[in-house]
Amino acid sequence: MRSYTLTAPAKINLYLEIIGNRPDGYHELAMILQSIDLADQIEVRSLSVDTIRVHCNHPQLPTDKSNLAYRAAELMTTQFPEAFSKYGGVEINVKKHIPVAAGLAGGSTDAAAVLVGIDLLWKLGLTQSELEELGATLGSDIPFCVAGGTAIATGRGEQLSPLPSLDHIYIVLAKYRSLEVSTVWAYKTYRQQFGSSYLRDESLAARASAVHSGEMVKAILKKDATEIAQKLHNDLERVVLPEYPQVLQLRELFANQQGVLGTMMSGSGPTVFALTESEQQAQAVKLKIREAIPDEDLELFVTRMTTHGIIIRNS
Ligand SMILES: C[C@@](CO)(OP(=O)(O)O)[C@H](O)COP(=O)(O)OP(=O)(O)OC[C@H]1O[C@@H](n2ccc(N)nc2=O)[C@H](O)[C@@H]1O
Ligand SMILES: Nc1ncnc2c1ncn2[C@@H]1O[C@H](COP(=O)(O)OP(=O)(O)O)[C@@H](O)[C@H]1O
Repeated sequence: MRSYTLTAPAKINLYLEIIGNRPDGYHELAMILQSIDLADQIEVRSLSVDTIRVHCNHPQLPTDKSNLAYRAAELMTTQFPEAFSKYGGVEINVKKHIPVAAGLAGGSTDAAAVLVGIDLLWKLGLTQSELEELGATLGSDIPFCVAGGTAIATGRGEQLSPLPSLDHIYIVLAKYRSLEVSTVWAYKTYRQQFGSSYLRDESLAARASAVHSGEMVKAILKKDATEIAQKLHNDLERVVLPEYPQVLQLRELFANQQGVLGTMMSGSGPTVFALTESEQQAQAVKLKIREAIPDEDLELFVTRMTTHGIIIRNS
């Protein structure tokens, strides 16, 4: 096969708890991650020359080594040099639909799709856990993007335990185009402001977390949308909301809409999402938000939870 087209879904964080600092500078997390139907499209194609080329329809995104899709391809060339010399280089086309630097793992899911695509192009036959392990070397959220669905993520976010999939809950997403929040800044600021309140004893910390995220797990096992919405949690809101009043405003606006079961910022933001029972309710909420904020800089999407990670569309 000379080319593959893949669908790469975004994620939201239904739960994000920061347990403590890690010696490697990262943070120990307890998260529940959820794939959503909003997705980028990635095409990977064999090249006759030994090079990596990335094309992207998003004018602000680089196509060099700083693009995560490029870095994923480069990782494959260093991990599998024999296949690289046998099959040649790779051309990657990234069609962005997921807002950039939004807390929706857009770059991570593109990278996951490139790993899956090159595995197919080069007939490597890697298992899902091998692909997840490769992904973890590039970014903490990439293993989840490979797996998709609904999962508990611990460690720095790369250790996954799958949960029964959800797909019946609708979502409204809101993000200001011009607003970006740096993930590094969010974690660093959290550490500076709340670091001293971390639980010191690691086993205690793990137990305390299990109690809190456990409530969300119970709600997910029941597939109860109302209960899931009540248990939404994100520690990073504690630093992002006070610094970004527009995000706080969206959060409050969503909370006051009829039909909204619950609302939360996703990841390090600035996207805010709201959960609803039906598509009709989600569309009505989107309309109300648009009426309240006619600013074209505000992007609004209606989407839903989905059960899958990377999908291979054609070859
Ligand atoms: C906040 C979250 C929540 O899902 O998502 P996004 O908002 O990026 O979507 C993730 O933890 C982001 O994951 P990802 O974007 O893959 O992070 P990485 O590339 O591994 O790390 C970027 C930076 O975030 C910080 N970081 C990340 C993960 C972690 N457990 N502790 C950290 O302190 C570190 O400063 C690191 O240098
Ligand atoms: N393929 C890509 N898609 C989106 N962002 C990318 C990509 N490659 C690199 N980036 C960079 O990664 C950073 C984080 O973007 P993104 O992955 O969309 O957000 P987040 O980590 O908040 O979920 C941005 O600064 C962006 O420039």
